[in-house]
Amino acid sequence: MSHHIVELTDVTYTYPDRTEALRGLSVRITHGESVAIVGANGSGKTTLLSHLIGVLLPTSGTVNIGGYPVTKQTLPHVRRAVGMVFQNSDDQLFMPTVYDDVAFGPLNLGFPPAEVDARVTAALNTVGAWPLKDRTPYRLSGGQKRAVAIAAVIAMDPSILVMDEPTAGLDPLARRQLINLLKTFTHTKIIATHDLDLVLDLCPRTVVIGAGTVLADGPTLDVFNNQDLLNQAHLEKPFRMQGCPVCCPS
Ligand SMILES: Nc1ncnc2c1ncn2[C@@H]1O[C@H](COP(=O)(O)OP(=O)(O)OP(=O)(O)O)[C@@H](O)[C@H]1O
Repeated sequence: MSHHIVELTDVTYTYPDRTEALRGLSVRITHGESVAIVGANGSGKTTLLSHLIGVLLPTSGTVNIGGYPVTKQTLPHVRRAVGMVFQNSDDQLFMPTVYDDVAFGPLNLGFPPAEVDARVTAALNTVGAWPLKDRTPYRLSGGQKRAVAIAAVIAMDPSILVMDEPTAGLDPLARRQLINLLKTFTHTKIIATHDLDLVLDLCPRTVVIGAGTVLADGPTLDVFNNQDLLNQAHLEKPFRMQGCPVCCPS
């Protein structure tokens, strides 16, 4: 059996309108890795993430999570193993209170009330959102919503955390707090983002995708030092690697 917790092999996905979003894409991820998925708008990042939670099934090729192929039959297993934090937290939070939102997943998994309560308390404390437990999610700030969405996911104790643009719309302080929080998580992390400074902080490995295929897959620093590759993928070197225009002009 493969030791990879996530294995996409030659995955092709064509939307019903015939847009070919993924074209023969293969990626293997080992337990505990933090991997960034980067690429231009429309390169296929969200389509790829949707395959990891079984929202989309490949047109051809295979997706394996924890050794199981993702199919309609294995979806309950896949949804326990993979926690997805969506780009827009409003897509994820829909209950009257923060507490109820975080309890929703564990209740659905069938845990007894005491276990649900313990999970909600632990998850909200982990993200620093316990004081918000009685608030209405849709009235929270963007940073607070993102923290609650993450709590809702970790309350289900997934082994894999998948995130789509986790820092989008956050102010610098909220962004820094989120990065510091994610650094403490030992889950396997797969993060699709345009925030390459976040990638430098969190992901030793980066997969670059373009037009639905893997353009590069390797150590993050190697990827970010390859200017031709960055140009090809419409990416800009992270701010911290650009050098100071005053003392290091090109
Ligand atoms: N529901 C859909 N129906 C048809 N085509 C779609 C659909 N969703 C996405 N696409 C197309 O699939 C391709 C990949 O889109 P995807 O959203 O996966 O890219 P992305 O890398 O996540 O982009 P972004 O960085 O802008 O979020 C694009 O050509 C897009 O227009």
